[in-house]
Amino acid sequence: MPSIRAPAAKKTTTLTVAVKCRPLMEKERGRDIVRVNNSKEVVVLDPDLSKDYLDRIQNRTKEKKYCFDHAFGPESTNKNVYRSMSSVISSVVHGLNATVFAYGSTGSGKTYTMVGTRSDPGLMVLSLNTIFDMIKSDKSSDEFEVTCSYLEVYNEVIYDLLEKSSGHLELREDPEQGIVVAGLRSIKVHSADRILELLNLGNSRRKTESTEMNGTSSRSHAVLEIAVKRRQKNQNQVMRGKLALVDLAGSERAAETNNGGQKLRDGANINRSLLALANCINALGKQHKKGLAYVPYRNSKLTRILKDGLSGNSQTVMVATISPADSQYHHTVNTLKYADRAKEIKTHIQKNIGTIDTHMSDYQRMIDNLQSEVSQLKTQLAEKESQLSIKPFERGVERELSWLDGLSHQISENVQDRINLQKALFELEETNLRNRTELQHLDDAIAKQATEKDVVEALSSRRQVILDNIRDNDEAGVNYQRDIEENEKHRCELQDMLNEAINNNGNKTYLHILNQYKLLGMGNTELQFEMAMRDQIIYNQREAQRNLWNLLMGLGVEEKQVFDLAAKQGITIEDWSSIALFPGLPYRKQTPSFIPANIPFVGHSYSKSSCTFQSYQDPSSKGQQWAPTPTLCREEHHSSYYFMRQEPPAFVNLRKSHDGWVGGSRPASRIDTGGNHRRVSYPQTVNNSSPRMASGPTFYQTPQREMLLNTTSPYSSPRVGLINGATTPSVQPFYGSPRAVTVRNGSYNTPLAPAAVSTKGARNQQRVFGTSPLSGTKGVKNSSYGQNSHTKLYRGGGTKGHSKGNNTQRQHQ
Ligand SMILES: Nc1ncnc2c1ncn2[C@@H]1O[C@H](COP(=O)(O)OP(=O)(O)OP(=O)(O)O)[C@@H](O)[C@H]1O
Repeated sequence: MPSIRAPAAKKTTTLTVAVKCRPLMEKERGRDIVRVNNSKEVVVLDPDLSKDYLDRIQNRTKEKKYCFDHAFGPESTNKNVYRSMSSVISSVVHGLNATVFAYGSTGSGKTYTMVGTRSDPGLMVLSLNTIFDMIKSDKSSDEFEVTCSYLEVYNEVIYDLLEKSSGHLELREDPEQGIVVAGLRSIKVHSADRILELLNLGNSRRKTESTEMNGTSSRSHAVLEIAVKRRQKNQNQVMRGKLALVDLAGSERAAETNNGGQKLRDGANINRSLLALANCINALGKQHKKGLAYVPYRNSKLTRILKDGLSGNSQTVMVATISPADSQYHHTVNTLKYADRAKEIKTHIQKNIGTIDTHMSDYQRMIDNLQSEVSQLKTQLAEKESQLSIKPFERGVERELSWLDGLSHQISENVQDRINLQKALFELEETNLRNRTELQHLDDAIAKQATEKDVVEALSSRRQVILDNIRDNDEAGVNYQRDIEENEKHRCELQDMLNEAINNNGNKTYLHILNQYKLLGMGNTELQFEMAMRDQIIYNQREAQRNLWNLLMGLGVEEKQVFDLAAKQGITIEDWSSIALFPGLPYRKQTPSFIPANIPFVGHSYSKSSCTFQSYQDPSSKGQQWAPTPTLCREEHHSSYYFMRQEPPAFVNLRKSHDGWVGGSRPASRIDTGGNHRRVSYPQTVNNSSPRMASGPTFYQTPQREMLLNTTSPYSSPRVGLINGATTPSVQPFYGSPRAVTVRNGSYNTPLAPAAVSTKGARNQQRVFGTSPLSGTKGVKNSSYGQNSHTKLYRGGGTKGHSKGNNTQRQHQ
């Protein structure tokens, strides 16, 4: 694939919002309450005729007035609407991305606007004609390639509208391309007519229903994507433009549509995803005022698909469709309210230009060929399968298999949902982290400018905005936590069903389940890979921080000076000694050459992510040496790691009390940093052995490699253990949290025992490969911690620790 390089300039632009009011239909028999003035202004009259002039001037009517980039009345054709956005469409041929989506309540005319009729072709058709006309009339020697895909999101499941019997498709995040739909068919086309053929084919497969509000109501959101690749031979360049044309399903009120059963459920799903879209529009709309408001893209597939169009690299047009009928007043005002907010949304456009690398383009050709071969083989396989007659005695098994297919689909959805929720939580934490940093700077600035009243006022109002943001985000975080708990509960139920199926059935079924595990494991491993990447970034930043420390110390700066100065500037300096040793973050150097002596053993940064550290005494080392041989685990819902050990260990449980560190058994009295030692004093409850942190994990030197190794395992499950340099992937079929990868690396070769970690207890699970690290714990004093208790050393949040579930966990306050 040609490598896309970022062009020099990015242009920030706002969403273009056009409103289109459809004609009043005969059957509506109502009053027309919408007026469009000057092609920009939309007035919605109060549907209550009894309100008089006095009411109006005293502002007692429900009349509303809005102004948009473009407004079209009932007499306007789709061509009129199209003209207002044709320049956006034509830019696709020059390597820019564009998105056009129609938004409005059911029956307001979205499909009419996007698809249209023979006599009044819609925006999809008109856009295609423009693109092909431009290609045809292009005088340069550039080569063009146009591909097209068409998908629908129905009940939160993505289907390929260009495939006869499309399976469920999943969304993937590609570092270069953003959100992509894995397995979506993309067809090369040479004329607008061919795309129209495909469009009609896709539309015939789209889910529609007749409802009280609309004879052919679309029950799904449809996205037609046209990709234009332009090879500029002279300049050895390739430009890639992309146009997404979206026809959303319409929001509806159950009472109005009179729907029941499946239609009612569809309606609820449609409303949910539209609400998610509305929430994104809200958040994005107020971002110019509120700075870093969190945008909940992950709440639905629709918003994830539209993410680029709403905030990324895309010129975007929203066509808000409304009905003029008085009965639709609330829907109309609601649509216009969101359209009004959408005017504030900013996107950042840039040309997608890449250089033609012959090597790469050869690979791309090969991939294309292979892909088309795979799709041919798939079709042949499907044909063969349908030709095979099913023997009567196999019918029962087939039924069972189809039940299991349903179950595995639910499992896959459950996993995907959890991944999304956890990612969303990450993003939320990150956003609030930045908000808190800004707050800190603002407080500092306010303190400095105390005498400048105007400045203080401005800063204070900004401060309030940030505080609001933090509160909103915290609330959203709580909701995500709740959703994750729900999801975990569902996971447990599915797990029970699956266990039962495994117990009751023969080989075939079992194999089938294993196959599903394989798929799930792949998805999970992918997520862990992403997380490892993220931690690698954190690691790099921390290493830079450490280098800076060394530099400062090398220059003879007193560390106290640095801390004092930082405190004055309102900068929180993370205790990097803890970075090096504990939070499980990667560290390549085992020998930091400097540890500020007065920094507490466990520092806390402003990150909310938590970290658990479990240390133990190696039985084979006869108490001489502490060899952590850490197992790196993720704790549920946090981007942190903790070290765990599978052997029955002598655990050290550390916690910070007011007067220092106390230990469950024997806390480290000396931490070996390989170089300078730092003494940490503990109360006398501690016995006299000197556990010593030896070398740390080397795993994170190459997190990518380790994770990739996981993916090669045929049943790469969430609980893959890699022993000693990741040469022996051990695998257990286990359906668990994506966060559960554990990697052993170090001096222990003890074979891993089967997992004995309960899968119950959503918030509390720390899935480890092997026996529970605390089972058979030796030498634990103060064992009120009990089974599964361990010390949590919070890297962040200060006193704002997260209390996590029922299992006893000691938290550093
Ligand atoms: N500009 C227009 N001119 C004439 N008829 C229109 C126009 N816009 C919409 N209609 C008619 O209104 C009805 C509803 O339109 P449409 O199906 O496009 O609504 P929708 O918003 O897509 O609804 P849903 O969300 O339920 O799919 C259709 O009968 C359509 O022909």
